[in-house]
Amino acid sequence: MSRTLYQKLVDSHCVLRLDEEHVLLYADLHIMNEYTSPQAFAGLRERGAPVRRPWQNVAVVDHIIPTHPLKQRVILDEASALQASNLARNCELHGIALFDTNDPLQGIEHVIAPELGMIRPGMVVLCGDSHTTTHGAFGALGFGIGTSEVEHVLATQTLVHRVAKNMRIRVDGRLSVGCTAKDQVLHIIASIGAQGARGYVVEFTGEAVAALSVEARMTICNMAVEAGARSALIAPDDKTLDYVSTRAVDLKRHLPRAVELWRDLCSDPDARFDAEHHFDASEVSPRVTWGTSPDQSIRIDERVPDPAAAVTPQQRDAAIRALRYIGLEPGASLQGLAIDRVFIGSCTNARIEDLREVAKVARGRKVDPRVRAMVVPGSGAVRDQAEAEGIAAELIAAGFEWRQPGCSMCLAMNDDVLRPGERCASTTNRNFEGRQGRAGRTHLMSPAMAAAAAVAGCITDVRRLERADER
Ligand SMILES: CC(C)[C@H](C(=O)O)[C@@H](O)C(=O)O
Ligand code: SF4
Repeated sequence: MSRTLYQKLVDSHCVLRLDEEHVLLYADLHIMNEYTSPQAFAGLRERGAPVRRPWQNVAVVDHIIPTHPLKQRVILDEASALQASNLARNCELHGIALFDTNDPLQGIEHVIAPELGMIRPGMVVLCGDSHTTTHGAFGALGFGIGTSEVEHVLATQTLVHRVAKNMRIRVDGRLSVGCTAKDQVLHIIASIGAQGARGYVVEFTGEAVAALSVEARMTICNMAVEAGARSALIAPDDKTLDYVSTRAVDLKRHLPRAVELWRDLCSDPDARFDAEHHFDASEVSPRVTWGTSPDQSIRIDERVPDPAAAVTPQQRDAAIRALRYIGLEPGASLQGLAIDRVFIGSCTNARIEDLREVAKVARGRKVDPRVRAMVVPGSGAVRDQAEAEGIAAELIAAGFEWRQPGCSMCLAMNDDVLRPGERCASTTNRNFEGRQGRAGRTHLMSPAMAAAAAVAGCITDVRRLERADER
């Protein structure tokens, strides 16, 4: 029978079919952070259970870590310091590899796992964090799990998985100049809605997806969860195999055989999907969110929608509330809207290609003096590479703060927070009330658009700057 890529991955990892809807799924890799693992380890300790396969687990401190530029980082907040020291103690106790606070390779979990070659096509990857969908960019099935599931995975290296439905999102055509994977995914989420992929594993296909770099594909899969998707997938191709082969150095002599197997990882041509959507990349423009949900975005040349035009009363009320919070009127233009802060970071957009885009815009320009702009690389390796390429120096010369890696103001669990009322151009993935600080106002956009906002002092169309460059 024809199968989708998702079904193939479930089949190849199914330890036991539990009932009509559930399978016990084997996990090739389990990633942990300091935030969602403490209770799981405590539960294990209470039961006197060991970690089943410590070598298939890895941990990193990322959510609560300070990002100030000092080389040695000390976590001052007591509760956060305790989370980090607990993680270190638990990893030591159970023999689990840890990227601790001052490890040169520390970074955001979803950034370091792929860059260190831990993610390979065909894997099942679990992590107590919703953006584990990122790893779908490699044809690996990534699921965010809850703390009780983290405990179950530690004890058994398996997960009770409720089998999801299959959705295919096909994107043909070509992205135009100034438009990126971030704009593409914001466009898709705006169209299908923040719950549009709820209950589904989404496979992205089509020539526009094939044309994306592996890092850009990570941006797409990362944000699939913002449309409610359980997981996301992109079938591996030559680009994926190149990226993984150069990083998964431990595979050594098994690599040729692995590559052969990876090539077969795709949906059968006549596989059945429960839902399908089709997009044309040439219709994508730079996008910015106007509200407090990732599906509330518009093209930069559009006007903020009128809640009165909403389809359902719930949508209307949500739009009214969102506009009140964000401080905008229906019909307003986002272009020219003054901002206080710029945040370039997160597992969505803090890899080297993202920083290159930022540098391209910032080069020869200055951050507007009214704006505080921070660049938080996704990992120590990204930071080092950006320094080696001269990007860091360019950004510093332009007036950006060049910081240490971590989640930072993506969710404001460290000192990097918006003050009440501050408006921020952000390359992150969530814009709900208070996400970047109490009463802070977040506008999600691409790295290039955020860089353009930094130099303009207001939300602007990056293509205008690019056109000015051409003159
Ligand atoms: C803290 C963590 C549980 C959370 C997630 O699951 O995604 C965070 O990473 C986020 O982005 O909101
Ligand atoms: S960078 Fe943001 S989205 Fe990614 S794991 Fe950290 S807090 Fe979550």
